[in-house]
Amino acid sequence: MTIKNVRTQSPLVLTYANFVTPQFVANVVNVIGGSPLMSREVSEFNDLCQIAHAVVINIGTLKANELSDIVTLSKVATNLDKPVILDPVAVAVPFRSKAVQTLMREGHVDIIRGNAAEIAWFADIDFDSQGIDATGSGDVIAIAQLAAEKTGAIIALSGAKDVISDGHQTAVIETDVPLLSTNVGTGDALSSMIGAFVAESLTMENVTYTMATFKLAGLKASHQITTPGFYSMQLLDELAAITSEEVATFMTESVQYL
Ligand SMILES: Nc1ncnc2c1ncn2[C@@H]1O[C@H](COP(=O)(O)OP(=O)(O)O)[C@@H](O)[C@H]1O
Ligand SMILES: Cc1ncsc1CCOP(=O)(O)O
Ligand SMILES: [Mg+2]
Repeated sequence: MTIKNVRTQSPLVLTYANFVTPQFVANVVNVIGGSPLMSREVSEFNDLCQIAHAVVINIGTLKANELSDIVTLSKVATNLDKPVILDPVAVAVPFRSKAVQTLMREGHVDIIRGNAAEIAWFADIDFDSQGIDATGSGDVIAIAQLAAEKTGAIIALSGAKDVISDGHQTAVIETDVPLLSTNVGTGDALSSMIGAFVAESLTMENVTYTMATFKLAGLKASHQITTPGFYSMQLLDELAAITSEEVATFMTESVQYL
């Protein structure tokens, strides 16, 4: 849905957050017009999924004894027809790989948003990474398409080139804003922001729209601020101020459909 609709409907995005970035993630969902809520308590997942419009699972600081909780969360959400977005932080690290394999096998995920290295893991393609960061290079379009085919999920690959693919259709946004990668948590925030935009309908178009909106806000912020600290604040302000018309124009100029 468009920003206008997000602002009128204020969808509730339930995030199983990591303990590093939840404040920034909540603020991004909030300024864009959604309603953020974080929980890691399995006994309230049923109640929370009833009122949530989308559920985001971030494995950034997952512990072994929480794995069954995220599987449960994905199943409860899916049974209630709420879209589930996975942020597979540093998924190539073995504990995380096994956790995500279990989640995909025993639970359900509709959308996967990650950087190129994280998405390459789902495609079974080697891509250099250092922890949370993608450090290598590769054919990100082929990686996103293959990851979508292998997982059946909509893939949102982020980076200098964003690629969104459901395995049939692919959209590319190539707008370089290096400052966007200077803050820890921008990826996490983007994953939860996707939740707000797919609340009404789980489509590749809505995922593409979110990626374009975030990129445009990042681009506008980079015209105002050139240092990382204040940049993250400016990004929040740009997200709060961005209009449907601006996003529509940016999408016409910058989104390429393959
Ligand atoms: N070099 C870059 N140029 C433009 N945008 C970027 C760049 N690196 C990251 N981004 C943007 O930053 C946001 C977070 O993506 P990314 O840094 O890939 O995620 P993560 O923080 O999970 O690694 C996305 O909107 C992505 O498009
Ligand atoms: C540093 C760190 N460690 C575990 S999760 C996390 C944050 C990852 O945030 P992002 O992937 O959005 O940069
Ligand atoms: Mg990340």
